[in-house]
This record gives sequence, C-alpha cells and structure tokens, in this order.
Amino acid sequence: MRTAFSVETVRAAELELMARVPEGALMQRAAAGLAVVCAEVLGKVYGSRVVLLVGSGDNGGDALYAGVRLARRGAGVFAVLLSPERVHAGGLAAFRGAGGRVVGIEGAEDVLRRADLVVDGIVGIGGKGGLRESAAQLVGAVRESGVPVVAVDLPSGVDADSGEVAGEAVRADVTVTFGAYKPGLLIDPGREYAGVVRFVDIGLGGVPGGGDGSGEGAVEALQYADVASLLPLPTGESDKYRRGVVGIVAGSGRYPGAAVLCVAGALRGGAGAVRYVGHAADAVIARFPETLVSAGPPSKAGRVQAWVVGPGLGDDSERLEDVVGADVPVLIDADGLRLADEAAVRGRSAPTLLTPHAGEAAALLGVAREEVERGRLAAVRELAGRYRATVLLKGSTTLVAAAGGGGAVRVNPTGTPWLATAGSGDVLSGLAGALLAAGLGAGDAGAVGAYLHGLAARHAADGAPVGAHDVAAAIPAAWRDVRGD
Ligand SMILES: NC(=O)C1=CN([C@@H]2O[C@H](COP(=O)(O)OP(=O)(O)OC[C@H]3O[C@@H](n4cnc5c(N)ncnc54)[C@H](O)[C@@H]3O)[C@@H](O)[C@H]2O)[C@@H](O)CC1
Ligand SMILES: [K+]
Repeated sequence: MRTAFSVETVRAAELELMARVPEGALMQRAAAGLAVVCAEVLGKVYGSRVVLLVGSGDNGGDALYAGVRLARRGAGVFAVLLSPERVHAGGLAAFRGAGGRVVGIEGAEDVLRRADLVVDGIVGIGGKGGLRESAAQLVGAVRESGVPVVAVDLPSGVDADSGEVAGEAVRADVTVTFGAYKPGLLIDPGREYAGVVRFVDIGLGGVPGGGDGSGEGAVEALQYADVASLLPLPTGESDKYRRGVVGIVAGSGRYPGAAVLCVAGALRGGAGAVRYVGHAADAVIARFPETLVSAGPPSKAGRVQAWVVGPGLGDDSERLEDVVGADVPVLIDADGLRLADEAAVRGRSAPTLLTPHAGEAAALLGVAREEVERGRLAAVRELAGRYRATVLLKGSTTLVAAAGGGGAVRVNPTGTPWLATAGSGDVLSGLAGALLAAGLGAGDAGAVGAYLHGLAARHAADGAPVGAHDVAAAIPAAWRDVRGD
C-alpha cells in the first residue's frame, strides 16, 4: 500500500522525530536525497548550471542545502530569492560558502535562459492558498524557459492535502518528497503537476507518531500485492453461488451496447454466473451465451449476490427501484445515478457503491463539473457522506471514499488516458459488480475493480487507441499480471 498523510500528520511526526535527532539533521537528510535526484536528472553535475527558486521557509532551506552539494561537485548554482529578508539563514550562509551565487527576482529570467535545471523550493507543505503574485510570475518564467524542473517536497502551488491548484503552479518533471507521500501528489490535478515522484526517507517510519507506528493515511493507493491478496479465487469447493452471482440491470432499446459491455466486465470479474435483466437480452446472448437472461422485474430473476444497475438504462426507474430495494450489495452507475432517490439509497440495509464520473458527481452535488474536477477529494467525500454509500469517482485519478465519507480515500494508480473512451465505465461497473458478488466489501470492490480496469486498458492499448470491448477482453491479462503468473 502506498499511503499519503495529511500535512497535520506529517508535521506532528516531524516534531516528534526532531526532538530525538540533532538540530538540522532532517533538513540535511532531505537535501542529500534531493541533491542525488538532481544529479541524476542532470546526468553530469560538473560544469552544469542550476537555478534554485528559494522561498521564505524550510522548503527553500532544502533547496539551498542541495545547492551546496551540487556546487561542491562543480555545478554553477544560482539562487533566486523570493523574499531575501526571510530566507533560511543557515542555508543561505552555507550556500554562499560553497560558492553559490545569489540573484534577485529581477535577475531570474537571465539565469533561467542558460540553466540546465531548476529546483523549485518556493513553498512546500507550509503553502497556503494560491501562489503569491511574485512567485506566480517566477513560475510563469520557468515554464517559458522550458528548463527541466525538480520540485522540492511538492510542486509549489499544489495543495498538499487535496491536490487542488488555485491559479499558477510549478509543473515538475520530478518531485522529490520527504518522509511521507502527500495526498496532493497522488490526486489530480496535483499529481499531473508532480511528474515522477521520488521518495526520500528521512526517518519518519510509518509516520503517525514518527516512529515505526503506522496508521491510517488520508489517501491510500493499492499496489500489486494488495490487489493480489484481495482477488477472489475459486477453490475446490466452489460452485457458481459460492463464487457469486452478479445481476446486471442495464441497456435499453436505445443503448443495448451498454448491457453487453457491462456483462463483458462482469464475466471477467470472477463471478460464478451473470444474470442479465432488461431490454437488451438478445444482444447480450448473441455475444455472451453463458449469460442467464430474463425480462421481468429484477426481484423475480432468481438468486444474486450483488446487483449492478444503470449503464444505458434510460428511464427504467421501475427496475432501478426494485434493485435499490434489494437486500444485497448494489452498484449504481450512469442513468441509475440520475434516477436513484437519495433517501432510498441512504436507507438501504446492504452496502451501496456509486460510480459517477465528474459530470455525474457534479449533477448529484448540484455544482459545476469543473468544481468536482478541481476538488476531487472533497467531492468524493461529500457524496459518500450525503448518500451514506461508498463512492467511486471516476477520472484521471479515480478515487474511492468509504460510506459516510470519513477514513482513508483510495486512489487508483493504474489509470490511463486511453480509458477515456465510450463504454469503458460500463465495463468497470460490471467488473466491480462481479467483485461485490464474490464477497469483497464495497470499498475493496471499487478499488480492485478500478485497478484491474486501468491495468487492462494499459494492456489493451499498449500505446494505441482502444475501444471499451478491448478493455474488457484484456481484464484476464491484468488479472494474471497482478497474480504474477
Ligand atoms: N519540518 C521538517 O522537519 C522538515 C521540513 N522540510 C521541508 O520544509 C518544508 C516545510 O517548511 P515550512 O514549514 O517552513 O513551510 P514552507 O517552506 O513550505 O512554506 C512556508 C513559507 O512559504 C510562504 N508561503 C506560504 N504560502 C505561500 C504562497 N501561497 N505563495 C508564496 N509563498 C507562500 C510563507 O510565507 C512561509 O514563509 C517541507 O515542505 C520540506 O520541504 C524538510 O527539510 C524535511 C524536514
Ligand atoms: K516546492
């Protein structure tokens, strides 16, 4: 599990650790790790030209001490000081001592023109609100220069706790983060600004408390091993009911394809059987003859262990209400989200998983789509609280919040822009629904489903465009990949 901790938690852990180590030790650890990555990016340090952007806090201090190390290895290092009167004093003295040169903000463009690398130490976890005017202008000049950027701890202008970006922010090629991942490095838009994230251990351990104690993070990303341990695998005792039967209520005369794609995802999700209820039975059977189809109300379709309702459903609110009233886990997607009654969802006794994209989430919250995209973490928590349901917010970084909205939010690390294709959400809902039917909790079903779905898209695309049916067909490859077969 890759766990990211809030600024508050990281600060508390740092304080605790600082009391046990010599003064300045943590900053030296950070600067040493930062200098190593800068050297890697430069390739050859001797004779290179490095520009440090130095803000008024310890983030700027890290940059200055890394500059010291690079200067000692023969780099020409220039520090642009944003507020010379409040710069990290020890760092500046050491920097000058190592032959580093200081320039004012007005000299920045000149040194940037001849730079091989920019080190962004404007602001780290102490940042508040959007970048101030002078910092924002400097960031604009860096972008114009096209020089590669290594960000210190996190790209300046990205909110550490949420990944939100208000106005200008540094676009880094590499971000070197210290002690713990920050949520803003894993969630878009922040994640995109961070580039490749490199972790430097400064001794914070599992973080809460700063020792070896580990605790719940603010944001967690499942890794291969976590997913492998959650995959439902059949045993010698398995029959279709033990493996889980998933019911799909999707598709309509107008959108039969949504039903086919949803069933395709479900069949590859490990369910023992897939029941289909709706108007697209002919299309489903033609493609997947193993599907059990019926045309009546879902509650009369026979036993299922979980339902998926919504993809391409049109206005069939009768079937939707029938499913929402069922006493088994239910995944609600697409048209189902539009039709579902908030109070009815809140009142369900079995788990509910909602899977909106940003536009659908915005409609449910009554805000503009851009607001959800800007503040994905807040939006997913808000929805999960309002509906008392687990919510999977789809997008470039898919998030899963537990029912109620509290606790750690899962972020999916396998997403790819190739997934932005019609019908790929239908595949995901079938896949996650099958995992629900197999017995995974709603949060695990959502997170594992998103993980496999992203990986499947990568397998299918392999650098070229794909359709949603290709993604469904590649789910077994993703599954084998995770199991290490
Ligand atoms: N506390 C520790 O133990 C360690 C801290 N480290 C570094 O210290 C950083 C945190 O240092 P600080 O707490 O001094 O905070 P920062 O250096 O992140 O930022 C605080 C400074 O930035 C200015 N600032 C705040 N918001 C701004 C904005 N929107 N635009 C422009 N300027 C803004 C403030 O005036 C303040 O002086 C970490 O991100 C990390 O880089 C590392 O050295 C590792 C150890
Ligand atoms: K920074």
